[in-house]
Amino acid sequence: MISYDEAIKIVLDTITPLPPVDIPLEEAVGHVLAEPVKACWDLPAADNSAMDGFAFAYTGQDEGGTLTLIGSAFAGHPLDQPVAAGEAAQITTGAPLPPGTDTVIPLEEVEERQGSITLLKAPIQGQHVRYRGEEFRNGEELLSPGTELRPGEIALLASAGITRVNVHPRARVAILSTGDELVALGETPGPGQIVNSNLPMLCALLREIGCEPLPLGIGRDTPDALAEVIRAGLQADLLLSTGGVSVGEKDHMQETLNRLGFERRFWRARIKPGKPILFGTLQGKPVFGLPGNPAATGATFEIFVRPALRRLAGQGDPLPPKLRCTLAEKVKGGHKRQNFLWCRLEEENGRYRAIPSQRQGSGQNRSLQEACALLPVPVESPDLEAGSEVEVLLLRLPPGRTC
Ligand SMILES: Nc1nc2c(c(=O)[nH]1)N[C@H]1C(S)=C(S)[C@@H](COP(=O)(O)OP(=O)(O)OC[C@H]3O[C@@H](n4cnc5c(N)ncnc54)[C@H](O)[C@@H]3O)O[C@H]1N2
Ligand code: MOO
Repeated sequence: MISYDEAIKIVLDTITPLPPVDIPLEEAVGHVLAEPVKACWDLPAADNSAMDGFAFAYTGQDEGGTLTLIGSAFAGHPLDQPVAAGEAAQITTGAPLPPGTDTVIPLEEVEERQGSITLLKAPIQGQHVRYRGEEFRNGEELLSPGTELRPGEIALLASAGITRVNVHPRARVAILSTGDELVALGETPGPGQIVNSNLPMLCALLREIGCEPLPLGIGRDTPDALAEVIRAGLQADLLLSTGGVSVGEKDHMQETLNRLGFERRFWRARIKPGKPILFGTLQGKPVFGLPGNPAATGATFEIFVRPALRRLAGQGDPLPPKLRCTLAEKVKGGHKRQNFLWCRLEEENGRYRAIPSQRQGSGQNRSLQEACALLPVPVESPDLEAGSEVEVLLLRLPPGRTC
């Protein structure tokens, strides 16, 4: 059985970013650029004022000097009239400097009286001026491929006249829930039945990262029924299934995929939870067979599927970020599989404490409750002592701390 490190390497080596699409800038938040973006003009387009005040030509004026007011330059309403030495124009923040001026004195540093101003402080030449092109020049590369567009980047591109961007789309993900015992959310389970809780969990996980879930419904435990639903899933960019990947008599996922031409890359990894995970491609599309136990579905999504989706979306470093924190309780080592323990995170004096969930059972949804991190415990690791420093895989911020 392969290790997690070997398995995730296979996943990331198999998957390449989705072909780029051209989308409106306003819809691009969270997407990753597929090509460089260049400015369509200089910004600022002209020298302009950084303050509300008065613009004038610096000729060595000192405190107490006076200037005659000859007009006003407002943002959006420039003053075209030249300003001669000894004169000044009223100016507002963002208004272009009128011809002949090079310096601005703020309102608070003058006394205005009967069409002239007296300087209450000696100015410095060029003060409070924002120069043409000081933020960027026409044609300058502003962002390079691989950059994730966040609100700040969107604002930058908007200011540079960019209306559309070429980005990698976020994946559309087909979800197949397998199991004769499953009923859809909203139905009351009969004897031996349970609600398909993995589907809403996966939809929520996908929406959290901007991917589109395409639920395929519940595939019953026969190869024919499963094959039909799997075919429908090939319209998506990636196919996820839950359940039916272990060794039980009704575990038909792998056999059904094989019939359809599945190229298996691996089955089973030395991890807990999630050991029976299956990964490969079908007609070039990545397929993950996630184990059906809810905490195994959740964990394998976090450690395999999320990185795969980030790679499809063009993210350069698709693995979960690591956070150093203090372990709140002793954790036993010596396992044959690499354990991934669900943890809560609590902030204490600017540092996080990782508190392993009391329930780690793979069959329990409650293992995931309030979990924000997974603590990897390597194969045959010694016990991890309470108070020691550990590195967790950060999944999300604690509840109530999400911005
Ligand atoms: N003899 C062995 N049995 C099992 C092994 C093994 O190595 N040898 N591995 C165990 C491990 S580890 C896991 S994990 C599970 C995974 O099995 P499957 O992926 O085949 O999943 P199922 O058997 O279909 O279901 C397991 C469990 O999860 C519940 N389930 C399934 N789908 C959903 C869903 N959509 N929503 C909520 N709960 C779901 C299902 O009812 C079962 O209780 O196999 C072990 N067995
Ligand atoms: O992988 Mo299983 O999740 O250990 O129950």
